[in-house]
Amino acid sequence: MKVGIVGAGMVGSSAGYALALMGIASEIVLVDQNSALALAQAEDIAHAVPFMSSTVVNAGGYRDLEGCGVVILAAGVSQKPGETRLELLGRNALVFHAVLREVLPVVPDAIFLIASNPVDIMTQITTRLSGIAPQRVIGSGTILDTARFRSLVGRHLGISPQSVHAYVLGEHGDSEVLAWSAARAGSVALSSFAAQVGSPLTETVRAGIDDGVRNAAYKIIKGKGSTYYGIGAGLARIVKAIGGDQRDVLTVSIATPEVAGVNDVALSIPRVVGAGGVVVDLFPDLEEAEYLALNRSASLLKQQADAVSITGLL
Ligand SMILES: NC(=O)C1=CN([C@@H]2O[C@H](COP(=O)(O)OP(=O)(O)OC[C@H]3O[C@@H](n4cnc5c(N)ncnc54)[C@H](O)[C@@H]3O)[C@@H](O)[C@H]2O)C=CC1
Ligand SMILES: CC(=O)C(=O)O
Repeated sequence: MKVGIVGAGMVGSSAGYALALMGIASEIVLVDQNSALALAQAEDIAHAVPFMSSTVVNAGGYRDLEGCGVVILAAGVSQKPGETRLELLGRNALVFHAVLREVLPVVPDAIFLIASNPVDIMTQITTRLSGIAPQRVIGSGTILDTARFRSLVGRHLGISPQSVHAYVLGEHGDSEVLAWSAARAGSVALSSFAAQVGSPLTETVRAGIDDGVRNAAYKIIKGKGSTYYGIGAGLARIVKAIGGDQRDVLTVSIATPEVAGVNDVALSIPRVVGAGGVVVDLFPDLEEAEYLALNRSASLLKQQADAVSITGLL
């Protein structure tokens, strides 16, 4: 499958690198308003290909996106130390208005995969501006937070993150919800598994993991300016599910008719992802406190998305 990436900065190039190493895309096209950057990133990634795969990697203009099955949107500004994702909204909404005007006429039938923050609201905006079916406008949502959650739980229990089945729901951001009650290790309830291996999940341990997941981006941005390897791999994972029609259960964000009592909101719940984009939505059983937290997260996102007044693309 040919994959386009608009925004060849740290996130876009990391996604391109992951896609090329994993051999998921037959061809990658990187597009950026800084065409010299797109060209340099494409050349650098292409030089990794002979070691791992046969992906063809090029830089190009918007017209070169023709034929893409998936287009990743990673253009825009990223957080400065201490800045929240929501504070990027005004600037990135304008970037998306400009980008979608160019991209949509070239690839009206592609699946759009949104990375730019605040990713849930950018997903809602893209759905509104494009008129494309919500199932085909997918935000990376909490795929990265879920990976962070699984990584920290796995580390605590002394097992691989792939053996931890746990999800982060809601906003990819400060109001996200770690669904502890639905979490499993193997097929065993998390608290039971933890007791059996002698590593109980005390309140203190849970609070430490919650902090590690919720504040990971702030800590990494303080240390090195931005985050990109994790989301690069996450984006490649979503493209793999689409390209291979894998029907993987992933926490991704799409505009959804109703979640936790809130109507028409884009946020993450587990969803089945395949060739058509999101194929099925899954609503996990939650404890009351988790349900209420998801309701608060959904309400916040809805309020922010409804306040965006960009129109006039179509
Ligand atoms: N969804 C997630 O889990 C994550 C999302 N992000 C978000 O991804 C976005 C990109 O982050 P980085 O790659 O670190 O930023 P970056 O600054 O390295 O790259 C952004 C690129 O967008 C390009 N760009 C800006 N306006 C454009 C336009 N109108 N047309 C074409 N290209 C344009 C810039 O030239 C730049 O190369 C940010 O919004 C960031 O917050 C970052 C990490 C994780
Ligand atoms: C920056 C960002 O959204 C993240 O690393 O989670």
